[in-house]
Amino acid sequence: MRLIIRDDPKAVAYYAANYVRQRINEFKPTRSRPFVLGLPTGSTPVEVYWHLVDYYKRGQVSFRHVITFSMDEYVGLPREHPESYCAFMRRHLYDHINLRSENIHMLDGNAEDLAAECQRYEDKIREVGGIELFLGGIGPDGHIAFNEPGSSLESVTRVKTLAYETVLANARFFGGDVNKVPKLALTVGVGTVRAAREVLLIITGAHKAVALAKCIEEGVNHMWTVSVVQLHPSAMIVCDEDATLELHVKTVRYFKSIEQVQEQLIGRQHIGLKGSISKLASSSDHASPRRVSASALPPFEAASNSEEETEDDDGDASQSASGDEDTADNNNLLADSPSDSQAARTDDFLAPAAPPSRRSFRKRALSSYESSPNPASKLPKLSVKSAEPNQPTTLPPNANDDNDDDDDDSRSASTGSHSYLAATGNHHYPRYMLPRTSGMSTMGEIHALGPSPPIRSPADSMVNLNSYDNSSVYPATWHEYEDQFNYFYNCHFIEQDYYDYLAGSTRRPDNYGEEDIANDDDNDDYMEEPFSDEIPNVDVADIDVHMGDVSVAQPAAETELCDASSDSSTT
Ligand SMILES: N[C@@H]1[C@@H](O)[C@H](O)[C@@H](COP(=O)(O)O)O[C@@H]1O
Repeated sequence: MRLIIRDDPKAVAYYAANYVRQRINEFKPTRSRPFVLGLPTGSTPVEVYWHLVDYYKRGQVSFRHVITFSMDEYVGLPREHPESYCAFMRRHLYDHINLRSENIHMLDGNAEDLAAECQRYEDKIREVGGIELFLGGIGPDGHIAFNEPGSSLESVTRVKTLAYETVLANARFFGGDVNKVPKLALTVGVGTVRAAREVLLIITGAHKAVALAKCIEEGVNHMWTVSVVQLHPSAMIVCDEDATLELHVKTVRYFKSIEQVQEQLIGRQHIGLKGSISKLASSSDHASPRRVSASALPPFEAASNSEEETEDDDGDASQSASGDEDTADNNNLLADSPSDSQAARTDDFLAPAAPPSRRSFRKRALSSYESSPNPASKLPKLSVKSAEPNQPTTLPPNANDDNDDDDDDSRSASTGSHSYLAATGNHHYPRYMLPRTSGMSTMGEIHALGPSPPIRSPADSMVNLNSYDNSSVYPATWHEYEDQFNYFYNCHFIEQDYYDYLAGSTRRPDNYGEEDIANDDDNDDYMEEPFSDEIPNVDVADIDVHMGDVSVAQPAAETELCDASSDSSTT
């Protein structure tokens, strides 16, 4: 399985759309040998479709010999209803490209005989030779198409009863009213997806982080039907940073390193579109001077350069894409760079974006938080106390001990009239997303909060226990779930800044980072970033890429010019 991690949903959509375009072009479909494409609905693929429409309008791809199969459809919802998947697909894709109407296949959720309709669909897929590429999304419960938890991993197209979580998630398309969401759907089966020759999944957002972790780091399980891709010989997941929040740090680093190591060892000209490797790079591959882009830097160390390098990347990237004869696309359809700045890097999967530094990631999270229409202050269920700077605050020893098991529910450290959430037993949220006052525990006592904090009030990340009602934090609606999730998520980042801020006003133990933090699994993140605002200055010429036994020094010529980009693969 390949896992491609990109900064945000925009970059994910761009990567996926580009991939689909190039697969179609590489396939060179004809009437007698059409390209058969499975397609999802949901909000995640919308931008992918916009790109595909754009490519079509620019003459960069043709759907004339493409056959499509939509994944699913609600039962009983009129086709013309704006939220029917039929209307969705027409609105976002089918009405804007040159697909022949006879090549468009959608399930009929109003068929008289639903079972017969499902059988017809399976027969049709078989008749056209099977699905070449199945593009898919997932629900927060890890369902693929509408294959809810518990679906057979061998299932084929059939009627499914939707899980409550799915109904809740999809209520956003029905004015937030769960009662308006159909409770039954027709869906291709897990087995139908598996039978496709290739599966490409797009997964974005922190609310899908658990599902992604289940899919990648745990076993194949019918409760997380997306995990079946582990059994697929040609599966790729493209996700954003938010979706990786529940993955182990080492998992994320490994998959990111694949792209970089392959770039160094193999070179993109030897990597096929689907990740196949023809041979290793030879010295002649580096004959012409190449500029090293930020993507060649090891994860997290690009911090100091990332901002300055973006401009260079943009400038040169399109040049290199258009000048590269070895790209998978022989039809000269790659050259145009898209209009927005993210996409302007050039074809993303040929020139992957630099992994973001934690610092820039945090900065982005903070700024998106600040501009969010649902800032924490508007949350109905949790009250946030304002700061009382300069007030000495002493927490009892271990009150915030992050090494604790969380089962010791909601121990609080009382400070005057305030009880701050010191540890919590609220398992509804991943522990590291809860407001962390834990930065203090490693230092024992906190002597002063100091003057006004840099970003926002330190106590913004502390929840007042006086009004903390455990029962009320369970979200009643999907929107509320998202609000709360974002709130906790952002607190995590806010607290990191507070962490930095504290460093200036408290004494750091000499052994800081060696004992307390090093023993705390959950603190991997912080071990990497000790109390320092200094960003390491990385000299690209000195970078070695290390992976297992492999250690490859950057060839000298590489430091001068050129993009570094490749697809990554692992099976
Ligand atoms: N049946 C669809 C799925 O095919 C889709 O993957 C999922 C995710 O939707 P979104 O992309 O909006 O999160 O929504 C629905 O449940």
